[in-house]
Amino acid sequence: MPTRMLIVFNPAAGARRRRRLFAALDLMRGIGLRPEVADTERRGHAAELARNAAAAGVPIVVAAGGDGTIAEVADGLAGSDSALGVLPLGTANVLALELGIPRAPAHAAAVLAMGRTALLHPGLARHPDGRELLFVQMLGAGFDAAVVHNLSSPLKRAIGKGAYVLQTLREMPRYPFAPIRAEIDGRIEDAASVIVSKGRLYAGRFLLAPGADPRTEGFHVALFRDAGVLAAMRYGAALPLGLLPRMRGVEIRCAETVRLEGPDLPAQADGDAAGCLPVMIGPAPRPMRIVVP
Ligand SMILES: Nc1ncnc2c1ncn2[C@@H]1O[C@H](COP(=O)(O)OP(=O)(O)OP(=O)(O)O)[C@@H](O)[C@H]1O
Repeated sequence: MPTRMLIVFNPAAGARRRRRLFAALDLMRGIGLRPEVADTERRGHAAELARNAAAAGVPIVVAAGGDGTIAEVADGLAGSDSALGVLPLGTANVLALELGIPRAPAHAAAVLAMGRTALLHPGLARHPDGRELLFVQMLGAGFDAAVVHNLSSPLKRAIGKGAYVLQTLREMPRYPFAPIRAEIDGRIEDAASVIVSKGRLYAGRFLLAPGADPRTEGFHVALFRDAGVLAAMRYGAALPLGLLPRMRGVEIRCAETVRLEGPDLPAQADGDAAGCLPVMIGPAPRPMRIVVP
């Protein structure tokens, strides 16, 4: 059983999250673990806390939050020997669903206490100005990124996943649906929206890329060929039914590297705004270890 552990907790979503954190801590303390807890104070702080913990040799650093917090902690741990742990307290928790990490705090804590790890292969997005962004689940460009860019945090706190549905309906009439040029391992493709995915799932437990697995190298690239409000509505309706990967107008390609270009179009990574296109996507320099059931 590991002895040292830091839990990086994102308190931004309020009191309910902290209660869930306490439930996990109760279980850990009950079996003799004494994890330290550090609250994040701002966006980007989780990466700093994780980087310092890795430099101090803490063997497991836990992201207690959603996919955005996980991506930040993973970024802070990149290149170190510290393993990433996950306490799923977010809105969608896609990576936890992907890897079978339980949502119930006591169960997730038991997984962390066992300390079994697997290899995780994050992606790395590079902007032309040299900015780099690590992601663990997906990078989207186009319509879904516009939804993420314009989503209000208070609305997300108030109604959770419903905020994405509402924002999707708001974006439909105003999003320009300008074409995206995707260079997938050197081959050019055009699409209205693109999701470069490490995992099978999207927006919760919905199937996007059946063959993908964040524990393996490479990406699955979902190309949404059709532009416009009607197409966006068809894609939106197919997603919860699990029909998206097989639907007309959706194609999925395997890739090692992807370059996305488009006229000032937004990008999102692991559910948080990630600037605008162009962006170059490839593997992170080193895989990392993640605690799994
Ligand atoms: N103290 C803070 N105040 C404001 N924002 C923060 C703070 N700490 C972290 N954040 C930001 O909040 C963002 C979203 O948080 P997180 O991913 O944990 O939850 P979520 O978005 O509800 O979950 P999911 O990604 O699963 O939908 C993170 O990307 C992070 O940058």
